[in-house]
Amino acid sequence: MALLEVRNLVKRFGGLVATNDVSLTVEKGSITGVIGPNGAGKTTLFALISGFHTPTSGDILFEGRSIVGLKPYDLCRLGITRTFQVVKPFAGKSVLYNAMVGAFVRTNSTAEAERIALDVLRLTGLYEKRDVPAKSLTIVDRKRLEVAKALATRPKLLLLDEVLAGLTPREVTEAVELVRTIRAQGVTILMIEHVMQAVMALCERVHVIHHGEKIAEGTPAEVTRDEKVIQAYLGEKYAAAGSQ
Ligand SMILES: Nc1ncnc2c1ncn2[C@@H]1O[C@H](COP(=O)(O)OP(=O)(O)OP(=O)(O)O)[C@@H](O)[C@H]1O
Repeated sequence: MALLEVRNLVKRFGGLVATNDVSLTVEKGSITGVIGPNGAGKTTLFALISGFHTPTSGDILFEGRSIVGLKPYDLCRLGITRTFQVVKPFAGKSVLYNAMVGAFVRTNSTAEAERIALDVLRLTGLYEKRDVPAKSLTIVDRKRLEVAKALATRPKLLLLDEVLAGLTPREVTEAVELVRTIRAQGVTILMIEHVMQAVMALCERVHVIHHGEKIAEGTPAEVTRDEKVIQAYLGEKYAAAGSQ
């Protein structure tokens, strides 16, 4: 049984169909990618899986059970946690405090929350900065904190929404290693990503979304050879990269 199964998912906002009959599965222990042009509907798909939006129709199964209608907090407790593209920490609070907020999903004990938070700060390379206010972190450290907060909820399925955007090539390499380490700890990962080098390095399977629809699925090598994907997304990306 797949850890996550999305079946014929549709989400309309008024007349706009943001998600149009999308089906996909995510196997336990895998790293799965979601790619596609800006506005394709990737973040909406994450918002549906994580309970921030309710689907217009279709079903979402987690560990074989429908989760449609459950709220983000309940889904977090079940083991589904997402990061946000635009990171919004409690800016004046310390890095440790921010990470502890996630841990309180699992425990009422402050000492236990602190233990979990310190654990994830070590993993994400933020331990030395635990007492610094979140607002004084660099972009890459804010992204790390977003991942740390999510990990502190002890997810089974972690949804990463463009965590590599805005990072330098060296930071991307470090982040790729971090994603591998997280998976090695038994966390299944579904990631929206535009940095194709990271998608190629990390993902076993990739789903390609365009105008709300899934237009292709396969290994990174397969989808990057797919004519529909090149036309809808990669052509535009490579053309942009070539013109820089
Ligand atoms: N709450 C909303 N109300 C109305 N329209 C929305 C809402 N959320 C998203 N949309 C629309 O749905 C479409 C898909 O948006 P979405 O943010 O999911 O795309 P995306 O693939 O994540 O894009 P990006 O890569 O730029 O983040 C867009 O046309 C967007 O304007």
